[in-house]
Amino acid sequence: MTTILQANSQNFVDTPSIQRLSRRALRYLQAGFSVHLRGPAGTGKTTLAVHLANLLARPIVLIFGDDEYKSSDLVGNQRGYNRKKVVDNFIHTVVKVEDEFRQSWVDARLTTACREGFTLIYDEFNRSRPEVNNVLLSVLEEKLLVLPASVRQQEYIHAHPEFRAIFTSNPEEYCGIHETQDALMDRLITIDIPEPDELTQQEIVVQKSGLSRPHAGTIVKLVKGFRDRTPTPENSSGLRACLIVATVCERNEIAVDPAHQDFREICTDVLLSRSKGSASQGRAILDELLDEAIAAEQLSA
Ligand SMILES: Nc1ncnc2c1ncn2[C@@H]1O[C@H](COP(=O)(O)OP(=O)(O)OP(=O)(O)O)[C@@H](O)[C@H]1O
Repeated sequence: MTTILQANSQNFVDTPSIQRLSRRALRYLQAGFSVHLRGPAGTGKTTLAVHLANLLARPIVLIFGDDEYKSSDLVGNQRGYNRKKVVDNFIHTVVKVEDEFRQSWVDARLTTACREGFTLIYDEFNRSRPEVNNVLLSVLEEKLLVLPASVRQQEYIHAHPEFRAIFTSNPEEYCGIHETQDALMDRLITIDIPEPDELTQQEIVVQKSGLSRPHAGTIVKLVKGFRDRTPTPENSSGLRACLIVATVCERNEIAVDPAHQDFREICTDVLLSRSKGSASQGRAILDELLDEAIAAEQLSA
């Protein structure tokens, strides 16, 4: 059974830079094309994909790319049995039993979305093997989904005119990621999603953690400063680190105060493991940043 989602955009943070990205993507989707949101981890690709799907005002079907997937996980499969048993006892001394087993076809999520005109979000599609995703080529170009030969009822289905697909992916250097096939990329409009700007990160932190805007701003600046001064992995964003620090402080009622020991410890625990440099170097840089933040606060007081 396919779970159909209905998105709720209430908690979506829509700053000018996100609005610009949404407008770009929506333009292509409304013209009938599928879009591909590509970028480092934690830049908000999945959240934006759900928001776009919500703007299309169609039910959403979500697939997460998986190395173990087979085409049948996207399209569907013969499953289970329809069992029909007829017991004919018309002449009481004779019992005639007819037993028939029949497998029945069960649509998987891609087929459901094509048939019903839903919006398919294929999150991290390049975690699935390229040959598994080949079934998408005719769907995106000819709007035809080819079903396996074993399905007698239909060989293919025409994609519903409102069917759209939104893909997300992490860069290819990521572990567990397959190279994207040119044929598929050629059918998609790829939009690179950069690390959200400071204002966007601050607003997301406020929205998701419940912290005040100035406190969210302090955390975002600190994380950005740390990432700028230490060797951090290129293919990641600082947004998740900001959200973790903010949520931990808010839930434990710890003041977002660079002079406060608990706050300094949380920053150390969350940020040091995210740096590619040595722990001692990371610790020294973080202390420097926290002390700079204290000095700036004293100056503005
Ligand atoms: N516009 C937004 N409004 C509210 N929350 C957001 C927004 N963008 C991102 N977030 C939050 O930031 C976090 C990271 O976002 P998301 O999971 O969408 O990133 P991603 O790029 O898909 O990451 P990954 O590549 O690791 O899957 C999530 O907690 C998400 O709720």
